Amino acid sequence: MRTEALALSDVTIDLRQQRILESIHLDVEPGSFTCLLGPSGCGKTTLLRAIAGFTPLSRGDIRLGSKSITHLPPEKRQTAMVFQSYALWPHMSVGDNLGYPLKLRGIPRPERQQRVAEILARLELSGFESRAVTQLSGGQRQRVALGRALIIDPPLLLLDEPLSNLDAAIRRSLRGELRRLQKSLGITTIMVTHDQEEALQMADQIVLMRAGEIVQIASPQHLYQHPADLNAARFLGVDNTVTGREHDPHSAIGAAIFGFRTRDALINTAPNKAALTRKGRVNDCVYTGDGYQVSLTAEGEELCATATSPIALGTFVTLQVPESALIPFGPDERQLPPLDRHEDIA
Ligand SMILES: Nc1ncnc2c1ncn2[C@@H]1O[C@H](COP(=O)(O)OP(=O)(O)OP(=O)(O)O)[C@@H](O)[C@H]1O
Repeated sequence: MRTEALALSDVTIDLRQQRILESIHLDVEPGSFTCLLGPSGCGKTTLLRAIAGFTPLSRGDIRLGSKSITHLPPEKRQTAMVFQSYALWPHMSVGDNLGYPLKLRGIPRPERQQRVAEILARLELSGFESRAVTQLSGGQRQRVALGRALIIDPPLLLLDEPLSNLDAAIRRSLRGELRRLQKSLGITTIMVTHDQEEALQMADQIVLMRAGEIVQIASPQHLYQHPADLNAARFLGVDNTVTGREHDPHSAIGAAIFGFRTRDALINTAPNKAALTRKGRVNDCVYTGDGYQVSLTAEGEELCATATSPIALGTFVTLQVPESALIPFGPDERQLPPLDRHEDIA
């Protein structure tokens, strides 16, 4: 399998006189898995289509390995794309669907058969060759679609929400399968998703997008712990914000706002001087399976926390969030650098 780096510089796209993507710069390491993540309409699919060659650039350059592919038509880029809707040919068998791209390239039947058998084995679909695609489950169809993309040995695999049509259990198992396959082939892969959990589980690097621009490029761990701004944090499940007060942790560096996740905010735990602490009255308490989610009003702010046992409405409680789970933001709603980097900005 060939594998190539991808580099986008100043990629800008206007469609119908509207700016859809603004000056996108992105480097993708050979053999890595990159997720384009962001809310609906932020331009993820447009960016993927631009890389595949279906949407022309208004400005900028796309390089695959050492070559610019900006002006190449899709079929000359040799990238392979898999869509949300499997786009298989319903009148063909699994084997014929897989072999079709090879047939188009004039590869003789014996070699085609061998490569189809190899890819079926990789996808754990051996024995399905003559099955009609209409007799496959959604997950199996998507594996065939993936196989059909990979059979031409492309240097770059582009995936447009490939798992979003599948039900939750299949989606979870296919995530792992797809990632293992990608790693074993070492193919440079870019996947569009609006599902943060999917991106966090699968990606080497996540490109967080908003309104046609890149907000942040980071590893899953970094993005989760250090989202660039409050809006990015909210997209990554930071569902609480409080105004910073004088004696809060991080206050020395001037945090105007703290963000934290409900699961990190605990009710009535042993006092911890290093934690952010708020006191308030319980408005609601619901069972979540893992415990109880408690809503409270604390010093005029609505907050959500976790408790191990039910708490009666109206009870006065103490909420604590350990310092390690706090995300500090400045007055401009941009994240303040992590504590271990304060000396860098002093
Ligand atoms: N052919 C087109 N002509 C004009 N505008 C378009 C065209 N295609 C997409 N857009 C607009 O570009 C913006 C980005 O669309 P795009 O499909 O890339 O977003 P997305 O992040 O992939 O969204 P989703 O997750 O909903 O698929 C949207 O505002 C969309 O309406």
